[in-house]
Amino acid sequence: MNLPDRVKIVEVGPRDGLQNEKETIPADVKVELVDRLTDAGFANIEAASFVSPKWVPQMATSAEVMARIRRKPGVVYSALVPNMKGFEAALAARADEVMIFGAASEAFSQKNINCSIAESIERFREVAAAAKQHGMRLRGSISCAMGCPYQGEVPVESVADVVRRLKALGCDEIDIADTIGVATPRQVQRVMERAAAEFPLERLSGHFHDTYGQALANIYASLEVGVSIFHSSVAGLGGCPYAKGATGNVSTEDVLYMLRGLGIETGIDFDRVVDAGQFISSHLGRKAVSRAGNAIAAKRAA
Ligand SMILES: CC(C)(COP(=O)([O-])OP(=O)([O-])OC[C@H]1O[C@@H](n2cnc3c(N)ncnc32)[C@H](O)[C@@H]1OP(=O)([O-])[O-])[C@@H](O)C(=O)NCCC(=O)NCCSC(=O)C[C@@](C)(O)CC(=O)[O-]
Repeated sequence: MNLPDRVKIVEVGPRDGLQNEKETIPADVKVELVDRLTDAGFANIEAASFVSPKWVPQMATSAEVMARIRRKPGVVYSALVPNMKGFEAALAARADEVMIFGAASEAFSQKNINCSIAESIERFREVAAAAKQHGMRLRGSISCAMGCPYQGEVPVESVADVVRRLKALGCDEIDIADTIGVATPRQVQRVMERAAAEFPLERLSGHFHDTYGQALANIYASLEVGVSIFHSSVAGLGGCPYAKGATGNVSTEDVLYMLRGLGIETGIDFDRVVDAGQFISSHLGRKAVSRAGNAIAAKRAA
């Protein structure tokens, strides 16, 4: 089977990864993390989230972080926005891309953004129009595309329906997210193929959490059907505040190690990502949740 020659990795650690941390992480540390990831060669870094600080307090420093990061021309620095208030903040912070985030599960939509799927699409309509007007990239994320912590199974047609609605809003890219990391490879292929019937495959991405240890297998399964954009989190940071028990995103170090072995180009410096993973893990006072990252660190120490 032919796999893509090149893959885009969207590094989501500074946003998806850190948003769930209980202790407030100083802006200095967040800025240094983003700068290290920029130096490692990522073309797209999710750096901020302009949501209600009452709902997700860890992201309250997003404007400061965006103001202080060292931007490299050509790199897309993304910000999550749930509504126009978030959009205005992202615009002021000079985000290159805004990310609207819906769900394929009604129950999760209510818990995460306090409205139904249909209501969320209505809120996003205004955000999408504003993003286009300001020449910003627009990304749409679909949480719980393969299982929901409240509803359980999620029909593939619910995913297809949200893909259609986000496409109609003009999304440049659509993320298919396994928020709670329950999916397995064949299921992933079915969902990706169904989504690709609604939206160009080359602009669909896979966003996998690793709760059940399936994320790398799910990425490989996605590569087999031609997906070439993946999200991952340095040091395996993360977990969703509205998906209790879900672990972080698949670790970037593990994904890069696998892709390198497969001969798939990413343009990213693996060693610098390992350094960034060790940096943030030492700040958080725990080991990275990355087999490859920790293996390289142990080898270096020896
Ligand atoms: C959507 C809302 C705001 C609705 O929350 P709400 O309470 O229904 O909204 P509201 O309009 O009634 O506003 C309530 C208060 O929040 C303020 N507010 C309102 N909007 C903003 C804003 N943008 N920025 C700052 N403040 C805001 C607003 O001004 C008001 O302040 P108050 O008058 O009480 O002082 C809320 O539910 C929220 O912020 N949710 C955030 C949820 C979140 O961030 N979840 C995690 C990210 S999703 C994720 O991680 C999954 C993903 C994408 O990675 C993919 C995957 O793995 O699934």
